[in-house]
Amino acid sequence: MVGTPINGRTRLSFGAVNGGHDLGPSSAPPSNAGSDYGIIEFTREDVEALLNEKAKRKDRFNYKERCENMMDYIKRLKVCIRWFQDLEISYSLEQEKLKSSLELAQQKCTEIELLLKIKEEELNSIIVEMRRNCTSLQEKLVKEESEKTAAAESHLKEREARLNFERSQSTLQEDLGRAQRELQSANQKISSLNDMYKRLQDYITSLQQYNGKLHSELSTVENELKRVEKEKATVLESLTMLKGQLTLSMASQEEATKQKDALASEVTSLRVELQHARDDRDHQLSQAQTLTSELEKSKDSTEKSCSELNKLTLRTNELEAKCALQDERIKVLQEQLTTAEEKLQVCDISASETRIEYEGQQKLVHELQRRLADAENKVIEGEKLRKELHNNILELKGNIRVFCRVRPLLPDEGSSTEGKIISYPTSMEASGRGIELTQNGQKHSFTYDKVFAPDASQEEVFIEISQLVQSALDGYKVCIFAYGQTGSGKTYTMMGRPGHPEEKGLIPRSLEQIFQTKQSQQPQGWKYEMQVSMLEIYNETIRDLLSTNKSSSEGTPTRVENGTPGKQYTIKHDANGNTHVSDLTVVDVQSVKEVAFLLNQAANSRSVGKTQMNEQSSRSHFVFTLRLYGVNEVWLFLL
Ligand SMILES: Nc1ncnc2c1ncn2[C@@H]1O[C@H](COP(=O)(O)OP(=O)(O)OP(=O)(O)O)[C@@H](O)[C@H]1O
Repeated sequence: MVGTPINGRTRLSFGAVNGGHDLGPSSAPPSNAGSDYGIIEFTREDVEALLNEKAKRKDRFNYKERCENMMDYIKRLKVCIRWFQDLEISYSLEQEKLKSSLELAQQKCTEIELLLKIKEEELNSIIVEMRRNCTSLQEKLVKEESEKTAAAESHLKEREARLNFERSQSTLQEDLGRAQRELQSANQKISSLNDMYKRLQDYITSLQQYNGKLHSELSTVENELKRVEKEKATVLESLTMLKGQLTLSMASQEEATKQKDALASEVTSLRVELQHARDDRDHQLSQAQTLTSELEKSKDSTEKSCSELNKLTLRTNELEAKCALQDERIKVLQEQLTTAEEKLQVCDISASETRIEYEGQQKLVHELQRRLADAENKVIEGEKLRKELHNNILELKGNIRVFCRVRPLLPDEGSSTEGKIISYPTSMEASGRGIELTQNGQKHSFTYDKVFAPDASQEEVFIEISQLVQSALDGYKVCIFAYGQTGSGKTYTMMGRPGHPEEKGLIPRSLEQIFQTKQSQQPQGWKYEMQVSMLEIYNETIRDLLSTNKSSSEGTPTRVENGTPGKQYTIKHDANGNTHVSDLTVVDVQSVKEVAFLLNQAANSRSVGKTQMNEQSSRSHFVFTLRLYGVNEVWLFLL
């Protein structure tokens, strides 16, 4: 067996070599160390010390002591391996736990992330909604405020207009009052003028009466004059005497005329005055009429202004009501805004809490990942150590080990042993390792790494081999071959008895172990690729047993140069110590079934014939090669 690094190539070969020689004794010690050490803790230094421990050689030829030392060493190694296996189990348990807790945490984290995302989306939608509301509210507010300011401005304008109007109304009222007062004074004047007119008319009437009286007096005077003239005539005679009387009468007449003229002029002046008074009255009346019309106009305009004022007051009241409503609406909107902001704050708080929780979970996940990485590193280290220890044990057991298996007598052989007696030593030292053959009274003793008695089962033989299979999985090259004379049981040991699954041989059992390990190590990141090739060496010639160009006939031993006629197979060794047979058919395999099928195919292709010792003798050397390519992607990632 040759060691190779991890993740490299490894090869497990099984061979069956025909030959007629027995093997000599082996130098490897027995491997039956017990667990006398109980539970002991090892440190890396202890393990290294144990591995580097050199055998104390007081007496080089004291094999017993050396053997005891070796046994003790093996015991300690076994304890160490058991400790290591426990450690490995605990590591893998811890790894499983950590993985499950990591998965849980990751699930939780994902759930929290999802929740957070949903919440964030909800919050974002709420925030967007709120913001939209807020903007619409602010827009509304701005609009309302602008409307309010416009309303206030219009209100102010209306108030100013009202004030102006009130002012103009008061001036108009003042004017009206003044006009009314003037009208009153004009009325008073008119009434006084009327009184004066009446008085003047009375005066005129009295003057006319007086004039009439004067006229009547004048007529009486004239009548008197006539009577006087008659008297003149009568009194002509008494003219002289009456002349004085006449002059007097004339003077009184002149005086009366004068009086009449004065009265006439007075009447004229009175008439002029009356005319003036009439004109004045007309003027006053026209003034009063204009004032009345103005008053009516101003009354109309006052009414109009009053109605406008009423309208404006109504409008103002409406606007004030609207303003009050808008104020209330603004208050409600502000309250809504405050509650929305409070909600937003609560949402922010819950979002920050969730974020803190998420960060905590992430920290936990990181911590778990770190611990997992630590554990995985420990597992890698442990795995390396286990491989080292395993290899050490195998080295201690012997890199080359030879087992002896005695097959039972076959039914057709009866009890004939041709004078040979096989016995097994009973001494502790050689127990299970020694065999004694007595022939013709001569005793021959042989020692092997292990001797399997005829009743040893295939399972028992495989237990010894399984450690080598593990080595192949660990990356070491392993070769197992059966050697013995014809009919000694090589094919039986390697392949088993066809149709008897409980008697299956080392090859199918090894393959089962390999595929089981492949399966069990898959969760730890191990990936194995397997390739199978099978050849037969018959009369120093190689035959490819998996070649599809088969030219050998089954059941008869034939001398065929190789699988394909004319094809020459050559054995090559590369720099890495790998051995290849050129042009050999190599088949990728995924399962035991596939290998079983190929084995069956190979078995049918083999050269088989009858020998004296074996009805179904193989007549050739059969080499089954399994190439394992193991890669741990997790380790590659970690390393
Ligand atoms: N341990 C065993 N128990 C029972 N039967 C056995 C055992 N070993 C061998 N046999 C039987 O002995 C016979 C011969 O064995 P086998 O064919 O394996 O020998 P061989 O070494 O392969 O012979 P050859 O070299 O001629 O091919 C077979 O019938 C096989 O079943």
